[in-house]
Amino acid sequence: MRSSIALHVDDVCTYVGKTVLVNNATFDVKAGEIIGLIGPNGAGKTTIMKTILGLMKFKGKIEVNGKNVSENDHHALTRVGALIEHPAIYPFLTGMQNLTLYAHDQKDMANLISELQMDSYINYKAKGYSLGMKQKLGIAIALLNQPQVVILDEPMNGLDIESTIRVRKLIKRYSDQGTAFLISSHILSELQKVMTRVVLISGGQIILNKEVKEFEKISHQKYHLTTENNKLTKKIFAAYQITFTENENYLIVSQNDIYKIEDLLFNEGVHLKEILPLEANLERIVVDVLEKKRG
Ligand SMILES: Nc1ncnc2c1ncn2[C@@H]1O[C@H](COP(=O)(O)OP(=O)(O)OP(=O)(O)O)[C@@H](O)[C@H]1O
Repeated sequence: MRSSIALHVDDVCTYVGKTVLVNNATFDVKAGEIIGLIGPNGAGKTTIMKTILGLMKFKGKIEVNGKNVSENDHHALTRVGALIEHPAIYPFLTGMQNLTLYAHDQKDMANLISELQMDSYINYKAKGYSLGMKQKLGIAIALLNQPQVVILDEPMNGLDIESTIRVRKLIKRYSDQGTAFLISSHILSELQKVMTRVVLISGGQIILNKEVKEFEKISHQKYHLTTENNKLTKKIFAAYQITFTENENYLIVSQNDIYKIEDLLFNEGVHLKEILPLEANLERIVVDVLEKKRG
């Protein structure tokens, strides 16, 4: 199950009229894999996702767990959760009513509400929600009913840092249970901490498809971290033997400790303001590939 192919995209070309928006896209997403679909604005990320969901005219082959997807046949998509562009939310229903429309299991729904910390507003009408609140509701809808494949288009849009961490943790937990993820972003560092493979797209073409491990073997990535209370953070690090160095307003920590640090600070109630790769090796490689392609 773990290494089985959940989503198979083979030589897919997407059209609008005679214009080709995606050209010969081929990639697989295995069960438990988290693919970061990265590319500049207008690269074709949303188009690929819509195509997989059978919402655009295409040539080639798309399979979910071995079953064919076509524009006219969406049966294969029964266990696919998705958040594309704006979340499909009914504004005059409450968040809870929106979730209830899709949920098969009350407990699963309640868990998602609590894990995404939506309890305080879930019974209000969605029309009053902020961008981040809507986004979290959209993510919850995509994760309902134990999906086998989840497709998220720019899921971190509008989310504050704590919500971003919560969403990343949820993604990690679902993937550990075998859910395959395809997540788009134009911000590489946002997905760097969670994705297992990078698929880079530019001008409608896939120009790189590589496991993140392969990049990390070459680099010993450091992260820079700012919290609302760096003094207390240093005490916590000392107590838990987390190695760090200090630099004016921020602390420098190792990538290997990131998950542990996020958990510790979260548990101790210290708010994280920023956590960013210091030496963005992967980013540098991506920029190089894009520049080479432009010639
Ligand atoms: N329905 C459509 N008709 C014509 N062109 C379209 C259509 N949908 C998308 N495009 C074009 O296809 C290209 C890819 O768009 P797409 O939305 O997939 O990019 P993206 O990578 O998701 O970008 P962003 O990061 O800005 O969201 C763009 O040049 C866009 O203008």
